Amino acid sequence: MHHEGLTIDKFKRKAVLVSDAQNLIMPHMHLGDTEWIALAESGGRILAEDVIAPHPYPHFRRSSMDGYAILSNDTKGCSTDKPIYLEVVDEIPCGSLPSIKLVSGTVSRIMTGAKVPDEADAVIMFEMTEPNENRGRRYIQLKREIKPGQNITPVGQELAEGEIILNKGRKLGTGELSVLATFGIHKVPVIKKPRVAIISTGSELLGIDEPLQDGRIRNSNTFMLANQVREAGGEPHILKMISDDLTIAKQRVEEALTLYDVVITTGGVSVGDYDIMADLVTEKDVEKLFNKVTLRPGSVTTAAVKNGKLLFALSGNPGACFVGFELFARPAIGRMLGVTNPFLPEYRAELGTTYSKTNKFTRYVRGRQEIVDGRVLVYPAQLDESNVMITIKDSNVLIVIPPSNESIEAGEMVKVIKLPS
Ligand SMILES: Nc1nc2c(c(=O)[nH]1)N[C@H]1C(S)=C(S)[C@@H](COP(=O)(O)OP(=O)(O)OC[C@H]3O[C@@H](n4cnc5c(N)ncnc54)[C@H](O)[C@@H]3O)O[C@H]1N2
Ligand code: MOO
Ligand SMILES: [Mg+2]
Repeated sequence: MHHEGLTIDKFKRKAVLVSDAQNLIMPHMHLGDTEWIALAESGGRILAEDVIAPHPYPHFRRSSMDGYAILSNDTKGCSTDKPIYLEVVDEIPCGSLPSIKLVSGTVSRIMTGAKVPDEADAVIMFEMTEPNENRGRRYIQLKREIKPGQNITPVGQELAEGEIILNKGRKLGTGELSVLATFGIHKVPVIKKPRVAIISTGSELLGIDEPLQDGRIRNSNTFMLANQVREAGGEPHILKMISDDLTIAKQRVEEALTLYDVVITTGGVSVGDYDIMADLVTEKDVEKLFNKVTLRPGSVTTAAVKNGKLLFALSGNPGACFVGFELFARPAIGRMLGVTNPFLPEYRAELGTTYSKTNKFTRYVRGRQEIVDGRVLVYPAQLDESNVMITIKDSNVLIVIPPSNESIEAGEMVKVIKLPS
């Protein structure tokens, strides 16, 4: 149904800059609660607390070679012409402790990773020694001087006790999991994943398991968004699609806002007769943050707050929906997770081919970054219209083209936003 009285605001929109729109959203995003999960499950999650080293690492002096623990002083003046003989008095496999106190002239056979006897100040590799036996006693022959400290990993070489291992807000990846395991942090405090409801709107939408019908298309945005939510660290909840009916949409969106932390809708935000989301955010119990951004694709991207919860009403056009999520919903989810920097990385790269489309708004053009002869080149997608879906899969960057009425030549430097891979 077309709601005549509510559509007026749709046409009188005040466009805000992307950065201003982001700044309007961020104060409404609150840090989620902490939960403790098993280390093995924590990959990709965001640390909720600083983690302090409960002990130095390593916590004992250990050998970095298979060989002999020695008193380096014994090797003074030793050379090819003046070899020395040292008696092997102990064997220290990895995981065992030294059992005999070394005195001058004695050594312990020791394996990589085993605890070095306190008296020893160096380890010499097997390969530098010659075994020798005399009257049932074992000796090694050595032909060079050994410096103190050789092949011994000192206590706390990697970290001292009490040092911060990882700061809160850190995303847990390969290296982080390894260090947490080393320190016995088997339960990890992480921020709960924000629960994000996804609702696609549009009477033209078919379910992905439905046969094609003339004039109708399958709902792809829901599945694109669900994966974007997952990549951003959120928990996607796919809700039933809504046809273009304001009353139903209002009821479903309101319900979703009570049940989930964030609601993302797609479609119906422009000025069309059935663009219900545009009307919904003008209702008096909803605080509209913005409904136009100086951005393409996605100029009609809209955000609103109801009872402290964020509603992202993204465009239905797949390209605009994709960009709208990355620019606005991703950092918002990141802020709820306490991610140190929730924005995608930005840098400059060389434009690979001339870009000649002009616009009064900044364009976020999907494109492909390639390293060619050590140079970082970015190529805009051939098809980058807002309604094009097919090139999203081939893009790993957004190329930022500022408002201009001139083309940007190949070879010029442009701002690039790295898309998650
Ligand atoms: N008179 C004007 N018309 C339009 C304007 C304008 O300024 N004046 N802006 C255009 C721009 S730019 C965009 S972007 C779109 C935005 O449209 P909406 O956000 O209202 O989205 P819909 O109208 O619902 O759908 C647009 C397009 O996307 C398809 N769609 C919708 N949902 C999905 C989905 N879940 N999966 C796949 N595809 C979807 C839909 O079928 C339409 O083709 O408005 C322009 N018009
Ligand atoms: O809002 Mo549209 O995506 O600018 O093309
Ligand atoms: Mg529309």
